Amino acid sequence: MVFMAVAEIIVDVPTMQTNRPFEYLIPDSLSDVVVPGMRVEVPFGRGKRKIQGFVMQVKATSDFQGKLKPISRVIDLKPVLSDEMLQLSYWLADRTYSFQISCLQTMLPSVMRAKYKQYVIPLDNEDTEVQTLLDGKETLEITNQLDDATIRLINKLRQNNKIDIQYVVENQALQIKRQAVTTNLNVIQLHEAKSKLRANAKSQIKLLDFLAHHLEELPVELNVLQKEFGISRSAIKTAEKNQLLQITEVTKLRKPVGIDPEKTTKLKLTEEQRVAVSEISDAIQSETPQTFLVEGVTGSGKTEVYLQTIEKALQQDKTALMLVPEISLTPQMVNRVVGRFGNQVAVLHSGLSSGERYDEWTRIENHDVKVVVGARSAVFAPLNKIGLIIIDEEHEASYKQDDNPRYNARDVALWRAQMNHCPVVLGSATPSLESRARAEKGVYRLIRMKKRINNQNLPHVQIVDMRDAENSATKGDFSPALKEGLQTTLQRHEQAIVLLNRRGYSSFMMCRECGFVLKCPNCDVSLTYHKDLGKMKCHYCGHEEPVPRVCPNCKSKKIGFYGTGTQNIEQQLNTLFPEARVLRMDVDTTRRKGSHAKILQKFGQHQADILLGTQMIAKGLDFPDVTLVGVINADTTLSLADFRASERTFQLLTQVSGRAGRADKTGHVVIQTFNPDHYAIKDAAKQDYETFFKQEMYIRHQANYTPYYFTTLISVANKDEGQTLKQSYWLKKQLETSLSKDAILLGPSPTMISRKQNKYYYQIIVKYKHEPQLHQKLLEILNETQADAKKGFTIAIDNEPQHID
Ligand SMILES: Nc1ncnc2c1ncn2[C@@H]1O[C@H](COP(=O)(O)OP(=O)(O)OP(=O)(O)O)[C@@H](O)[C@H]1O
Ligand SMILES: [Zn+2]
Ligand SMILES: [Zn+2]
Repeated sequence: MVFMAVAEIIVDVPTMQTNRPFEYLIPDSLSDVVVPGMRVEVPFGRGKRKIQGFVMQVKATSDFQGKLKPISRVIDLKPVLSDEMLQLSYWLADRTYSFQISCLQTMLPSVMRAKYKQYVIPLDNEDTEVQTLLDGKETLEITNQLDDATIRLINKLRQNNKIDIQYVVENQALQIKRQAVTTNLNVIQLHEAKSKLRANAKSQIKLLDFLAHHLEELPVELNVLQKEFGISRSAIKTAEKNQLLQITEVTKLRKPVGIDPEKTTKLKLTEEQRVAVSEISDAIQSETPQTFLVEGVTGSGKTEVYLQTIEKALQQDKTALMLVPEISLTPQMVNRVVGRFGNQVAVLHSGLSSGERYDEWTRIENHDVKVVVGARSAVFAPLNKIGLIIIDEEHEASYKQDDNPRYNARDVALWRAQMNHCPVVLGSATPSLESRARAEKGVYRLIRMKKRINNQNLPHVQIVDMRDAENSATKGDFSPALKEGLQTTLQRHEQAIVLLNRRGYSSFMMCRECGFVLKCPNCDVSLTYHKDLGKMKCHYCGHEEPVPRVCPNCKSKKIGFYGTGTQNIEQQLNTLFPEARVLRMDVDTTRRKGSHAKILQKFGQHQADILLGTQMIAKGLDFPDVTLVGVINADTTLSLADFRASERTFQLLTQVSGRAGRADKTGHVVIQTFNPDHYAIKDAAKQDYETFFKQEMYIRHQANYTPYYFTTLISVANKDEGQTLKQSYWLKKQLETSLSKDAILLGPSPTMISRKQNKYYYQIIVKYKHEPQLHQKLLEILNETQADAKKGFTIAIDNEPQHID
């Protein structure tokens, strides 16, 4: 019998026609090398074109009648995606209307899509075959020059754990050689050396202490020692002279060294926490893929519930995945997890360079870590045997990716939980309506935590009506009530958080004579003033121009800034309270890597009295000295052109109010608004989620919105506005023929920003309850419009969109 192994491969040609596996022959020379999850190079189409592909499956025979082409070569010598991930890609592509290849790529760290080299790293230097392979060298670069026999040998040795394969990114800082410090001494010797020093040799003592505490992380880069730990170069030189340490060169860093968080131990649980931990633990133990919705008021101690259930999973010899919104990936949150589980934790956040990210990914893949904490894309972490998945602040829109593939990490988590037979915990003080409604129906198990830790009261909230004359905007943005509150807080040496609720723009220019607004010539959005650049800038395409002195439209000099920016509020604060130390946190002050964390750290150490910021300061922060929260303009989110406007407003106000009075001092909140009677504002003031939920559900029911209806958003983009409209109407007609009478079709309408980067955008919204044809129809439409993509058309389908604008 002729053995003719065949591989099913998803090729890297993102079109509708190629969105299915293609069969290729596995040449004899690669017969036991090619396995699912590996990337290979294959010939594609006519001509000599070679492209990348993912091996999805390997089988013994093929039904294909024609002649199959053989795989040209393997790109990876070990699978980069597990079977679980390969399966996930089918589901994900289907659910998000994306090409499967995009889904597969999304699951890998970006580095693996960039240029990199692969090296053989010997694990067993005694092995004769390893010695032959390396031929006296330290490592062997894997290139496409290697013959098949060598590739097979490499593969065999890898499977027997004699060697490993490492990816090294080209053009990464990682490869730059850096000076680093290490030592031959052990802890005891370091302590002995320290005891021999004179008491005034402070910097030497500090250095030896550092070494003793960080032995496992050595070598540590010289400049990290200097910058992060304040150890001088001369101290290092002296110690080197005395042979207490050695200076070496490192090419690749181990885990990025930070200041070690303090080790924490289990807290004694409150009764509400105990119930939550016990229910979730039972599900972990019994491997039940149950979803829990932990609805706990702000400051009820949800984090401790997460930590103790993670511990439970680890005790069961399983792993745990914890997702948090990117913006909450502050040292505070990370420290809480790392403080409890130490180096068993990998952290994936955008602050890492792509190389560091890859390192963390590798640690997960090698089973060096048991807990992964990360933002949205961490949901694809290559963890094995997951025992628990946690999604903190589950209501956050940022769990949904805005670009292709438009996935919601919450849905992916639920899918993985089914595969891994493990529970999912969704936690929030303000759950999304969708999740809370599912709990109502019994699909999710609802666990409520109604009390704050130590039975601390929820903060007292005062709503200030900005329509009253005494609060008139002519007197500035601070009402007498808020000014008074700030005054008292400062006198008591406590801290305040001031929220400026913005829609994304800071200050734009408007002519008070003719109403002209300065806009981007490409994008149809207002240009924003950037003080540091002294220029007007577009937030979409980056276009910039000088600040106009006269109105380009009517030549009047009465053109000026409109809308309040954080810088403006900061100036007002400085004038009102000259003695107060104000920290400002917005896009401008957090542009540099790590600055976000630094500002919070400073505020946490009470080196400032007032933290002023945009939405990014609203959630997750836990500072015991904060007793006042002020909201300058509660209404901005309320006027969003989005059916979730009330929900977003309620969430924002409840979350930010929840920052006040979390420890032993009582909190106070001042909310300034032009809509003091709106239920979203009134319920937020009482931190009353349940009442808000009932009211909002009623309104959603009346208006046929989520969670009573499913929503799909289809947008059409083209450089020619007329064509965009034509295409949109064609699309609508197509949909109409396949939908039942119960479905609701809205649009086509221009999006809020109808022109971005010289393209026009129109959208159609489908609201429906049960439309078995819709999915297939949308796939067909995608298929048909594919050909038009070349003419500049693009169609995007967003299942359950988080923003409609
Ligand atoms: N059992 C406990 N005993 C003592 N202190 C606790 C306990 N559980 C939690 N805490 C403390 O209570 C504070 C609030 O807890 P945590 O930050 O987890 O609240 P949360 O529910 O996540 O709130 P939010 O939704 O506002 O972020 C923290 O400082 C935490 O250390
Ligand atoms: Zn622009
Ligand atoms: Zn004008």
